[in-house]
Amino acid sequence: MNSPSTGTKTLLVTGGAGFIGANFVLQAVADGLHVINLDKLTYAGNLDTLSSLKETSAHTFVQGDIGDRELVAKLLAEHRPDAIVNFAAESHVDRSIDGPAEFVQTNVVGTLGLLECARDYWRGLEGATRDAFRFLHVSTDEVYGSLGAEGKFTEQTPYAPNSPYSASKAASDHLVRAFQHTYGMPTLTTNCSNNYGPYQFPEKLIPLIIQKALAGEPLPVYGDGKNIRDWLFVGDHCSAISRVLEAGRIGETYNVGGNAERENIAVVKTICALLDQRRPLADGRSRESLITYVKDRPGHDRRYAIDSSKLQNELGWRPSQTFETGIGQTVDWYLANQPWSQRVLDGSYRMERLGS
Ligand SMILES: NC(=O)c1ccc[n+]([C@@H]2O[C@H](COP(=O)([O-])OP(=O)(O)OC[C@H]3O[C@@H](n4cnc5c(N)ncnc54)[C@H](O)[C@@H]3O)[C@@H](O)[C@H]2O)c1
Repeated sequence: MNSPSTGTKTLLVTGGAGFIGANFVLQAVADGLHVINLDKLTYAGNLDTLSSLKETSAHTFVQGDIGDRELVAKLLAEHRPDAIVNFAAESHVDRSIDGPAEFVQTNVVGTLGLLECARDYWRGLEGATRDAFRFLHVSTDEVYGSLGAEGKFTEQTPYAPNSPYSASKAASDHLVRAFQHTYGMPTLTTNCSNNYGPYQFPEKLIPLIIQKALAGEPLPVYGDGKNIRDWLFVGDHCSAISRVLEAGRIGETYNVGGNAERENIAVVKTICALLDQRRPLADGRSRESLITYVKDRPGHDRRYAIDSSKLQNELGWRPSQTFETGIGQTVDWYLANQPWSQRVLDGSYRMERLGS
């Protein structure tokens, strides 16, 4: 809640040690907000990412589960946040195929627990603080399923999730919607396309390919490589979330995307070319020669493309990066932060599995 002495706003951010959450927390603290960061620290959570915040009282890290109602209620009562931003989730499609239960546990049951605590906390607020409170749920465009060659996902596109991951996110989106309709809770939902940028766990396409290409290892590409994703630089996703939090209409959902559709194979070739320029392999091989097509992911969605005109027209948000500028910055960041990537990989999910 607005601190009476400073007027600083407080956010409860969940999953703020993960890829997008950490980028958001770093930006929020830089913008002068107080952040209470609740994260379970699964394999995907990493406090190294937040080490620059160690000395600041504007960031409080709490290790815990969004589904732990006692803990969440205590944090809400103690810190009196002005808003909750829910990033916490199991987020990797391949893992959801191997083990969907964890996805239902965190993304559905965990989100439900968080929503119930948030509802009870919001009900206890009064006056302007109650009016200003928001619960923002961060979700994905994967809830809409797969597109053919034409068209884009809009906020009206019916949900048709195809993987256990997207099904669990769809369920959580529906719960958020239901809490707004049933209890009048002031919720907002964002559905974003694929993100890339600093601090992404190297199991997802872009950091995985960068890591393997740097090491001169085979670069695994699913199927024929022609699956299309719509890419957004993580900083632009974070600015969209801030904008929706600030000015989004209660109960609405906003699609977030960068208008940057690329075939997976084109993304991989772009990374190869950038790394060949910036850090050629010692034996002179071109990195494109490392591309290896592997058996496709079961039920692999063919194409995602997102129409973010509602967010752009209503709230004036614009991405600051094109795919070309964003991917260049991302490659440079991974080149400059190799120890980070190595520490993240130590003792965690094996990259070998991901290439198979
Ligand atoms: N990565 C993308 O391209 C993308 C795109 C659109 C939407 N999203 C959504 O954005 C959110 C963040 O994605 P990400 O890529 O940063 O994920 P991530 O896997 O990098 O991070 C998830 C974080 O949540 C934490 N967490 C997991 N289970 C938890 C629990 N039960 N309680 C508390 N914390 C828990 C993890 O420790 C981790 O720090 C997710 O909700 C995801 O569905 C991601």
